[in-house]
Amino acid sequence: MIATALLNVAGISRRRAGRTAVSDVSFFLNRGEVLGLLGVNGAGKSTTLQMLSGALKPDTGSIQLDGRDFVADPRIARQLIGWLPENAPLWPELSVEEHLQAFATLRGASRGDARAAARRIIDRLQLGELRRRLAGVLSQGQRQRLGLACALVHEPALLILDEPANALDPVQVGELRKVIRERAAAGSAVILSTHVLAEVVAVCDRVAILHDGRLRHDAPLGGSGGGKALEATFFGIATGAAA
Ligand SMILES: Nc1ncnc2c1ncn2[C@@H]1O[C@H](COP(=O)(O)OP(=O)(O)OP(=O)(O)O)[C@@H](O)[C@H]1O
Repeated sequence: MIATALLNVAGISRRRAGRTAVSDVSFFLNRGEVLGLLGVNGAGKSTTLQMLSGALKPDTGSIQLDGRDFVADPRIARQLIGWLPENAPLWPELSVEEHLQAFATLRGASRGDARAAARRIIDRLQLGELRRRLAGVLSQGQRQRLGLACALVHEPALLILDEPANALDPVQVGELRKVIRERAAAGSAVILSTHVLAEVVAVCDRVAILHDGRLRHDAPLGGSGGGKALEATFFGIATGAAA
């Protein structure tokens, strides 16, 4: 275990519907680091992210965030974590701006600070034109951008993104990459779950691969040898060739 890491995950496991979804997963994440999380469908990525975001409790194992026991005190998640889940749940009758103010308030900001935080993230993610639009009438990609803004509004120490490029156009994918690198440069740690290997190569420092709920690979991207080598590692694990 690295004492200075922002996130220390030690042996977390979780069963779902009577089957093991995640088994004995351990890793750490430093401030300023972007970790790509890969795995085939059903590998356990979302279950892992749900445990790291505080939405789901591990059956066993521990999670320490900024030196604090996150499983025993899930309020830590509210302050320190920004989470974009798959299909971010939004309130159809609230506007983009109202969403962002509500999320900032939920994270502990005063009314004035929440308004300022909402304005900042609207500017940064170029959501100005959509500011007063209700979430219920947004396009899929616009909903995804709002979900990302909600995860970022309180400038979290740990940003967890589950398939963030879903439904985004190529311009917005480029913007997303910039925002991820900006957060890392500002000292946040980022976990990015994706099916797109090119996304990992473009923005991540490290890559972890889950298979059958187990962590089968965790290495710096440079050490993984870039795109071609990452592809070989991924397919080796996914097809059982690397067992
Ligand atoms: N709500 C749930 N209830 C019961 N089982 C679940 C639930 N969610 C996931 N599972 C099971 O847990 C295992 C891991 O699923 P998980 O969604 O974590 O995988 P994933 O790697 O995110 O997959 P995908 O790439 O398809 O999103 C699978 O066997 C899945 O069927």
